[in-house]
Amino acid sequence: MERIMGGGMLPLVLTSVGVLLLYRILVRLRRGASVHGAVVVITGASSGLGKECARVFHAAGARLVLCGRDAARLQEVVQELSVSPADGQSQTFAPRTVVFNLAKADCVEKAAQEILKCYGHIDVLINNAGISYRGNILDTNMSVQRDVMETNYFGPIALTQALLPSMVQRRSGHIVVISSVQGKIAIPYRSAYAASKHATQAYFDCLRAEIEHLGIPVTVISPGYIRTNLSLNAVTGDGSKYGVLDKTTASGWEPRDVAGAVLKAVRQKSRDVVLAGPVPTVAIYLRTLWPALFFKLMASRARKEQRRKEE
Ligand SMILES: NC(=O)C1=CN([C@@H]2O[C@H](COP(=O)(O)OP(=O)(O)OC[C@H]3O[C@@H](n4cnc5c(N)ncnc54)[C@H](OP(=O)(O)O)[C@@H]3O)[C@@H](O)[C@H]2O)C=CC1
Ligand SMILES: CCCCCCCCCCCCCCCC(=O)OCC(=O)COP(=O)(O)O
Repeated sequence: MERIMGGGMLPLVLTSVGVLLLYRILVRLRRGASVHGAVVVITGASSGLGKECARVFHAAGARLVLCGRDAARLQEVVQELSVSPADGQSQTFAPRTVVFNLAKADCVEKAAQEILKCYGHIDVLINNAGISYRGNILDTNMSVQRDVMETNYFGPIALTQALLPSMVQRRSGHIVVISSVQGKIAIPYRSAYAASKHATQAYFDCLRAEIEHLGIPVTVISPGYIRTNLSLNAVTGDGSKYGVLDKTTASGWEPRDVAGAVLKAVRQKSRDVVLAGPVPTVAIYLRTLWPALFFKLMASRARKEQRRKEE
C-alpha cells in the first residue's frame, strides 16, 4: 500500500485535489459575488417581477428595502417572505418597507432619505417599478405621454440620483434597472412605454460609463414578455386603465425565472442583459443591421393591428 501511495497514487490524489479546487473556483467565479447580508432596494415590490425579486433576494440572505405605493400590499409581501424558505444555509432578514409614488417628483428625495435610514447605506438599487401603455399616438393625450415618462423614467432616475452620492462616498454599490425589449426596439401602439424604456436604456448607459471608475456597476436588464399584471395595469391614450391581460403577457416568462436571472446578473455584475426568445432577439439585431426591413415589418404589424381593431 505504502509503495502504491509513494509511487503512483500520490500524484493522482494531488492532481484530483487540484482539479477539484480549480472546479470550485470556476463555479464560484461563474456564480459571482454573494448577496448575503447586502442591502438591496427593490421598487415595485408589491407585485409581479418586483415581488419575485424580493423572494429570490430574500432567500439568498439579502437585507431588503421594499418600495411601492401601497403600504398594505407591501406588508402582505413582508408576511409572505416571513414564512418563505431560505436558499440553502442562508440566514434571512425581515424586510423593511418604504411607501412612495415614484411619479411624484417631490416624494422621491424624501423617500431616498428614508431608504438610506433603514440600514445606513445601500448595496444594490433595483429600479423595477413601471407601467405600460396601449394607444394610438393620434388619440393619446400629452398628459399620458408625460405620466408614463414620470413613472418609468423620471422617477427611477430621480431615485438613482438621490441614492448615488452615498454609493460614491463609500465607493461601493450597484445600480440595476429593469428596462424591456422595448428599450431596444419600438413597436407600434406602445409609444409612451417604448420611449420611456429607450430613455431608460440611454440614461443608464451614460451612467455606467460615468461611474465605472468608481467601482459602481450599472446593469440594464431588458426582458421580453413576463406573466404579470403589467398589461392589466397599463394606461390608454385617454388615461383610463387598459384592464386586459394580453395573450402575449399571459404566455410570457415566469416572473420567478426572470427574478432568478436578475439575481444572477447582480452577482456577476453584468452590464446589459436581454432576456428574450429568438424573435425579439433577431428583431433587435435587425433594427441596427437592416433598419429598412425592420421599419417595414413594424408598419405591417401596425396595419394588421389597426385592421383587427376595426373588425
Ligand atoms: N410584464 C412584462 O411583460 C414586462 C415587464 N417589464 C418591466 O418589468 C417591471 C415590473 O413590471 P411587472 O412586474 O411586469 O408589472 P406589475 O404591474 O405587476 O408591477 C409594477 C410594479 O410597479 C409599481 N408601480 C407602478 N407605478 C408606480 C409608481 N407611480 N410609483 C411607485 N411604484 C409604482 C407597482 O406598485 P403599486 O401599484 O403597488 O404601487 C407594481 O409593484 C416594469 O418596469 C416593466 O416595464 C419589462 C419587460 C416585460
Ligand atoms: C426569426 C425572424 C424574426 C424577424 C423579426 C421580426 C420582427 C418581429 C417583431 C418582434 C416584436 C417583439 C416585441 C417584443 C416586445 C416585448 O417583449 O416587450 C416586453 C414588454 O415590455 C411588454 O410590455 P407590453 O406592455 O407591451 O406588454
